[in-house]
Amino acid sequence: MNGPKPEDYVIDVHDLRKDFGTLRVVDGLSLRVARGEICGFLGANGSGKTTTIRMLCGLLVPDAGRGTCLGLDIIRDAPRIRRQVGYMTQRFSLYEDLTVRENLELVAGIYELSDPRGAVDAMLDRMELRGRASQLAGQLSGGWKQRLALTACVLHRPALLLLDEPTAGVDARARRAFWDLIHDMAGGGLTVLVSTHYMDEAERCARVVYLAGGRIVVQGSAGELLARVGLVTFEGTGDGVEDAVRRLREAPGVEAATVFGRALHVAGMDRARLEEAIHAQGGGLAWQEVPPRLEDVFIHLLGQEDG
Ligand SMILES: Nc1ncnc2c1ncn2[C@@H]1O[C@H](COP(=O)(O)OP(=O)(O)OP(=O)(O)O)[C@@H](O)[C@H]1O
Repeated sequence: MNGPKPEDYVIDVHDLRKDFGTLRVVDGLSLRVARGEICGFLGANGSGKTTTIRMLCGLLVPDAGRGTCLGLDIIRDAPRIRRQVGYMTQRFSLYEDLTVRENLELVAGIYELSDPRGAVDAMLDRMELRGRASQLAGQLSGGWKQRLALTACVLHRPALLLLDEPTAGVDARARRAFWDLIHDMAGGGLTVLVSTHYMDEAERCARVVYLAGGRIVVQGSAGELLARVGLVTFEGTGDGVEDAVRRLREAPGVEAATVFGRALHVAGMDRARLEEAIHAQGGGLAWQEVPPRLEDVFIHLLGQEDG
């Protein structure tokens, strides 16, 4: 099978750079996202995710670099891009004192949709919001607010969705429902770039791009990242997990020691030193090697930035 052709890339940008004063926030970032792909954008706080997303949707002008979004030039055609993408910011930006329907009709008006009422009706059904159409937005729970915000940004049927931590602070069930919707829409050809700090969400992306210091340091599917980083992980179970985690955190060769429920995960790059550390700390835990979790990999990558 042939790979995507250049015209199949909904996002195709090269060497993007952005400085704020003396701070280089995005530093030579190149990214291609194919039509219908769900691409996860990960990285520590301040690694440049929001800034990149804002350059992609025509809200910020890069200091250097070039590229296209939806086939439009990110610098020259920024106003057209702004009208054609769906962009959901970290903050709820709708009117709390308007109803769900009023908010959506307002957005439909801004996009000058030819049949605003029809578009809102169709989307209320599609997003299962009809039952809440007359409720004030400010009275919705966090999960429903996110759903309303997502509805508002897909009302004009964009071909590209840029979502900046869309589910921050939302419970697991609402997040799952939100992601089911995203997958549904991607199945219909919508392309999605979504920043997140949640590992379960990263696992639902076809590809994960990990940023540090405004650069992409690693990218691939969750499985590829696990293989590429080459982390070794052991799991200890039994009594004394809390004591063991304290001892192991300080031990040489241990990059991360994390308790997951009643099990202790210890991860590192050097198998021999890791085994030595586990052996040296004694205790009554039963140890076995386990496949690393994506979370282990990201903790490892975050640790590298600190070091
Ligand atoms: N308008 C601005 N003026 C000055 N500095 C800014 C501006 N916008 C962002 N920054 C700085 O740029 C850096 C990158 O910010 P950005 O919001 O892109 O990161 P992020 O990866 O989205 O972080 P988070 O995960 O916390 O949302 C931060 O240090 C931030 O303080």
